[in-house]
Amino acid sequence: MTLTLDEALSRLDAGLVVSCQAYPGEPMRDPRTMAQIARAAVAGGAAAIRVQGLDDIRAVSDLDVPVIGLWKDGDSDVFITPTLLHARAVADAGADIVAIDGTRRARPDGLSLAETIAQLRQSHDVLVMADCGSLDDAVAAEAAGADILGTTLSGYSGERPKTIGPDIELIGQIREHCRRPLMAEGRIHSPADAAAARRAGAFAVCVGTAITHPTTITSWFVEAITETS
Ligand SMILES: CC(=O)N[C@H](C=O)[C@@H](O)[C@H](O)[C@H](O)COP(=O)(O)O
Repeated sequence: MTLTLDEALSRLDAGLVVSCQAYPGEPMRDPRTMAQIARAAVAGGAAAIRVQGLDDIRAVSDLDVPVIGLWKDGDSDVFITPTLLHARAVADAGADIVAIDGTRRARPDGLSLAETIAQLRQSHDVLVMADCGSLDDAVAAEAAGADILGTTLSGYSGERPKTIGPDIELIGQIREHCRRPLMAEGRIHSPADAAAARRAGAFAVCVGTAITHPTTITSWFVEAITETS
C-alpha cells in the first residue's frame, strides 16, 4: 500500500500499533510466525503493525493495515535502520513507514538524520518515523523532516532514565514542543499504560513486548508467583 501522510495519519490516529518482533536466537524468530502474530493483532483491532527485518516486512505486506518497518543491524549504538542503505532496503521490502534511529548520535554511514531522510525521499515514496530518545532528539528529528516522532529509544540511548512503564514525562514534553504526530512507544505494558500515553498527548500508541513477546510475559507471571512464595 502506498500511503500519503494524510492517509497514514488518519489510519493511525488514536490507534494501537502492535510491534511484532522476536530477537536473534529466539524460538519465534521466523517471518511466518511474526506474520501470524501480526494477523492475530489486526484481528484484535491493531491499526498498524511494526516489524523488524526485511523478510518479516515482506511477510506482512499483504495485510490491510499500514506497516512500519525497520531493520535492526550492526554493532553500533545506532542499530535501528542505522544507515541510508538500510532505510532504502526497508522501503524496498514494502514498508509504508520506515522507522529509523532518530537520535542525535553519529550514524555508521556518516550521514546526518536530515541527509538520510532527504536522500531516502529522493528514491522512495515513503513516510519516516524517527525513533527518539529525548526531547532534543525529537526537536532535531522534526527539523530533519521526520513525519512521525516516536519515544522508542527513551531509556535506551543514555539521555533518559529507563522508566517503569512508558516515559510519560517525555511524551508530554514532545507534545508541548513539537508539531509532528507523536507515537508513544516503549515499555507500554498494560491497557492503563496505553491510555496514560494517549492522555499525555500521543496521537497513537505502539505496544510490543506486552502483546507479542511470550517469553517476557511469562517471566512477569513467574516473578509475581515467586514473590508470593
Ligand atoms: C529499544 C528497542 O530496540 N526497541 C525496539 C524497537 O523496535 C523493540 O525491541 C521494542 O519491542 C518496541 O520498541 C516496542 O517496545 P516494547 O516492547 O517495550 O513495547
